[in-house]
Amino acid sequence: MSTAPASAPAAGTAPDTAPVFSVDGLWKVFGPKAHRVPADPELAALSPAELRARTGCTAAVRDVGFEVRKGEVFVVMGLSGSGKSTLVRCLTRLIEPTAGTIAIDGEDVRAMDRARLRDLRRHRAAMVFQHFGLLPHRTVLDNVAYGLEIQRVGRAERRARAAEVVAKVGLAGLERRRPGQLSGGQRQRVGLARALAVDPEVLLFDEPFSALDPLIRRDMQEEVVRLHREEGRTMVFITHDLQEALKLGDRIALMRDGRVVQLGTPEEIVGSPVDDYVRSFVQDVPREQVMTVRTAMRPATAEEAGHGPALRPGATVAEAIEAVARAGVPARVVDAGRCLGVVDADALLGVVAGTGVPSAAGAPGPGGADAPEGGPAGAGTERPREAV
Ligand SMILES: Nc1ncnc2c1ncn2[C@@H]1O[C@H](COP(=O)(O)OP(=O)(O)OP(=O)(O)O)[C@@H](O)[C@H]1O
Repeated sequence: MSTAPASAPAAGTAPDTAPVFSVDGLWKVFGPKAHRVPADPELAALSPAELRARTGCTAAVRDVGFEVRKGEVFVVMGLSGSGKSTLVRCLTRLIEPTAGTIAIDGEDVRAMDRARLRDLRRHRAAMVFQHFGLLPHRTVLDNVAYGLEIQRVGRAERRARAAEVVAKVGLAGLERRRPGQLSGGQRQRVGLARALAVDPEVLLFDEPFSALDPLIRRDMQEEVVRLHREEGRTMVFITHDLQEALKLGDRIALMRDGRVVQLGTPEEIVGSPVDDYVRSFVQDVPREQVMTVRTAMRPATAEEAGHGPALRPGATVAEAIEAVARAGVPARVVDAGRCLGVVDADALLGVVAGTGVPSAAGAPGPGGADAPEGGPAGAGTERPREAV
């Protein structure tokens, strides 16, 4: 997400860090003799309906592979029944996978014994559920401290740590309330604080905000963006909401019938859908708010490289349209003082219309060699999620 440094890799390439989770050839089949399904190519190739008719089995996750990189927000998105929850529960074996490999920091999750699994779920990959299961007779502070209590952290230390996290999620002053005295959004924050208190390496969110009304939901999304920006914690986030996925995700795995049909950045999914299913999924997304100027960029002429408004490479097409409309000349895309290329009105319109950019889309131009940055913008490469 937005912790990317100024020299962030181009859209589509994952940051060059070690994976936290590595998943390969993962299957989860529910039903009788589930193991034979991944093992038998003929059964494995059946459609969900055929498989059910032939075997009575449901393949909730089918031959899925991906990596979750350290510090990224990895979103698992798909319609109801596509396999999102099953997939994420398999990561910590809350659901036992049928076949495939899962590693966390290189350690084989499927080989873990009970004690190691407990440690995994408590310390390394904590789950934040939609219904947080807060303890009604405990105060906010004690609910947040609960996870630490299970870990046998001493009372003084856990209360101090809980108070710190309660403040971090914006609940300072409400420590002594009980869950029944809180709004839905505040309860959600207590649940989030409880997961954060144990300081896990990865937070796994299972549709945590889907029951909230839209305004509170947006608040909570911004809370997650803020927490991520401040802490850089790795997050896996399940949602069926495309807007939420685009807003929060560094990368999105789009699931259909147990398979990951496309895995990519929001820009890749919106800009280059792999098939008609993905295309129809994203067709109503305002492209200019997701696509960045990299998509519309062409080489700058020597003259263009020297003047015009400056934009950072992560600026959205919407921002570029405003800059170009104000200035009346193409805008320069500038990174660390270097002009990478320019975007003009035609190219920006092409992105909005979805007709593509006729010339040199995304190609850094030769005219961009070391031209000085003279414009007012250019700071940072954050993609403004708020715009989505
Ligand atoms: N315990 C189970 N036994 C049999 N089938 C199951 C079981 N759990 C899930 N399934 C099936 O597996 C498929 C994937 O379910 P899953 O809950 O992972 O989907 P999801 O994308 O998370 O859906 P939702 O958004 O509705 O939660 C569905 O067809 C579901 O009916």
